[in-house]
Order: sequence, then C-alpha cells, then structure tokens
Amino acid sequence: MDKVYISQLHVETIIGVYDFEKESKQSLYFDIEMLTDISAAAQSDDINFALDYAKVSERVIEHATAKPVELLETLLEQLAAIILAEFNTQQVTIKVSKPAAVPAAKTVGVEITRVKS
Ligand SMILES: Nc1nc2c(c(=O)[nH]1)N=C([C@H](O)[C@@H](O)CO)CN2
Repeated sequence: MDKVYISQLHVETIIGVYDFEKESKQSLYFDIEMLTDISAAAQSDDINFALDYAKVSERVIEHATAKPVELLETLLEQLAAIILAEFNTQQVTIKVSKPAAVPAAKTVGVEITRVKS
C-alpha cells in the first residue's frame, strides 16, 4: 500500500493535565502517515483523486485547537477517528510530540496506529 504523510505539523494549543497547562498554549508537533492507493491520483493527475495532505493538515489543526483535552492519548484517538472517517485512507499512524513537557528530554509523546473497520 502507498503512503501519504505529514511531518512535524506544528499546532499551538491548550493541552495538559496540570492547572498551569490550562492557562497558556503549548507547541505540539504531529507526524501522520496514511495508507492509501495513489494510483487513481497518479493516473489522472487530479487532486480530487488524491488524499490531500493539505486538507488533512487543516483538519488536524482545526480539531486540535477546538476543545482542550488533558491527555495526548485523548487527542490522538479523536484525530485518528476523524481522519479515518473523513479521508480516503485505510490505516493511519499519528505521532504527537510535546517538546516542552519534560525539560530534561528533547521531546516526549505518544504514537498510535488505527485501522478503518
Ligand atoms: N502518557 C502521557 N503522559 C503524560 C501526559 C500525557 O498526555 N500522556 N501529560 C502529562 C502532562 O500534561 C505533562 O505534559 C506536563 O508536564 C504528563 N504525562
């Protein structure tokens, strides 16, 4: 299967468990991989047959900034469900990094893979 991907998509949003995290935005970086068959897009040279990474990026930013949650896990499950429901992909892997969360670490985060049922 082919893959369309988005690397290091930057989103500024309210997220976190602790009270101080609910007062100011933090940076998140998303890496997203979506399995899809690119043959129709390649043969037609038509964006309407492609899994549009720009539209996926817009949707991820829209959702991730819409309603605060505490855990990265919660946000990733929501985003995976949205991508599988709204875009032509059979499997999505999303990794989110929260670089300011642990000062002693370069970054921390969570990665999930979900398949369309
Ligand atoms: N597995 C997780 N661990 C932690 C999370 C999280 O979302 N998933 N969040 C926090 C805090 O919000 C942290 O980012 C603040 O230091 C801690 N651990």
